Amino acid sequence: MSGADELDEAIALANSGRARPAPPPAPRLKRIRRIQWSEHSEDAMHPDPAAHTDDGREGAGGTGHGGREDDDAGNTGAERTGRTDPGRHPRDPAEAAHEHGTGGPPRQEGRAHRNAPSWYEAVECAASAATALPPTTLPLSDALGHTLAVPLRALTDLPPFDTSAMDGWAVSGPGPWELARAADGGERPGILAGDRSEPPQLADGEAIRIATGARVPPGTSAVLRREAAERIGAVRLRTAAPPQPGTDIRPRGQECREGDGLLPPGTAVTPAVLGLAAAAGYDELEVVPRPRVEVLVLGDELLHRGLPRDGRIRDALGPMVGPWLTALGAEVSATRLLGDDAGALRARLAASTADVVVTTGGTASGPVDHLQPTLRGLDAGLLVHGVRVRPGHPMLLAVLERTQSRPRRTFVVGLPGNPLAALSGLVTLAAPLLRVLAGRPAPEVRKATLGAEVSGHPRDTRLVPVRHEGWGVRARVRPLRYAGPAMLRGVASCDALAVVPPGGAAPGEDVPVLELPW
Ligand SMILES: Nc1nc2c(c(=O)[nH]1)N[C@H]1C(S)=C(S)[C@@H](COP(=O)(O)OP(=O)(O)OC[C@H]3O[C@@H](n4cnc5c(N)ncnc54)[C@H](O)[C@@H]3O)O[C@H]1N2
Ligand code: MOO
Repeated sequence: MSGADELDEAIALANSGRARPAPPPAPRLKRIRRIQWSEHSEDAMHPDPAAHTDDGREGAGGTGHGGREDDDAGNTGAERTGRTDPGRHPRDPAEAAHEHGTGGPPRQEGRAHRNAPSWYEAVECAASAATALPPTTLPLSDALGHTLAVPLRALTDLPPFDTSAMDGWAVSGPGPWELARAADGGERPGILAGDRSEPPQLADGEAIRIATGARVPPGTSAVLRREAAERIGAVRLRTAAPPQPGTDIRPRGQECREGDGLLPPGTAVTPAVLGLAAAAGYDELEVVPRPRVEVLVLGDELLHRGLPRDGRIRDALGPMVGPWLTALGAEVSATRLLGDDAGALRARLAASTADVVVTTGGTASGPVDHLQPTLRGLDAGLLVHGVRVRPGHPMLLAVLERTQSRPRRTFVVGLPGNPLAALSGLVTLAAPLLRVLAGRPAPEVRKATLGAEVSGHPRDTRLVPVRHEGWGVRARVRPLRYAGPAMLRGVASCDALAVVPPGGAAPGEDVPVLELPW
């Protein structure tokens, strides 16, 4: 069922006074079971130890699909082995990186990574880990960006009275017309929008001046536009084209009747929803609030000002992740820079009362990757660690249970440190989790036609930055260059991520695309 059909159905149900049926239960997934820390293995994060040489490059090259997606851009199998794949002429190292799948034999993978959830399972797992936050009532002025917790029902008819749609004359009968008279015999003053006094009864053959938005007097058969009316002397009016009955009158209840369902629960409160709610008589709305999110940026190598120097780089995730989360519907309370300080990480996680803590970096098992041991030390429930997706496979989802000082559960989303891997973690784990916490339904998955071949990982899904192109009715997307996991140029110009199945996708093939909300 399309989104539009669902909305129609939901509104029809709301109008019928019946409750919306509960959505079908999500399929039970084995991954929603918590991972026992005792069964958790570094293997999940190190899917292919053999493929990493100690200088960080890929292992032996080879033919066919099977290259890594997770190594540094520029190190394609073809470049490293001195081969080029006939029919492929990468334009630059970054494009070559994008074409990773051209080199390397199928690799042995760690058992734990093979057992890691697929990308789709990880999305489902994140969505089924949470339930909507408790609703709250907010004044209209504070409700933007939250989600309707209950159907928006009209508190009044709209329009609330028969309304003139034009500036001109309220007329009764086919015309010509006499101008309505005041008690003193002069022309009666016209009716303005917002006039508090009841408009006078119009007799057959009478006309009275009226403004757009004014209440139409009883007895009016039509509104004659000012530009179509011709005065005959001081007291009469005629027209060359007599209006049909009802012309330019907006009848009471034309848009809705009091009690009609206007929008279903789960609707995001946009500026237009605020306008509709105000028109329909609301001063406040019952909403599911935006989930409160705290961002913790990990890594001693990060500089926050100036040029990269002395082996250190600028923090690219601190400036991005908060705004990305805001665009995904979160209320970001703070972005904190913690370095690689295990004690500070533990203290922040233990003290946080946010609905979600999003960390960047430190998801793997390097010497200063403190996230896993810290979560373990805090007795967090581990829901996902390792997903069969490239980039971003070390992403993590955990939950810290309620305590005396923590009124609700806090979810922890661990984004890998490479920027594109972090985006992958955001769309895979953070976005579905935030949607469910915010009381929003699953988005409609759209497909688009690939404008070029995208090589695949042998077993994992790839998320590939793409840009929509052309004006055709069919959505068509072009894979972007500079899309290596550690790169930002492709991400900065993409408007969606293509979900490329294991094995890759050919030009002209339709693949699901995740539209990005920025
Ligand atoms: N032995 C293995 N090592 C790694 C594997 C593996 O399978 N075996 N996977 C690699 C992949 S893929 C990724 S992704 C990273 C994930 O590691 P972490 O999440 O622990 O991230 P870090 O090690 O902290 O950083 C990775 C990379 O990203 C840079 N980074 C981190 N934070 C930022 C930031 N805020 N702004 C810009 N860049 C950032 C960091 O300097 C590193 O270069 O693990 C690989 N290793
Ligand atoms: O390539 Mo890593 O998978 O950047 O996440």
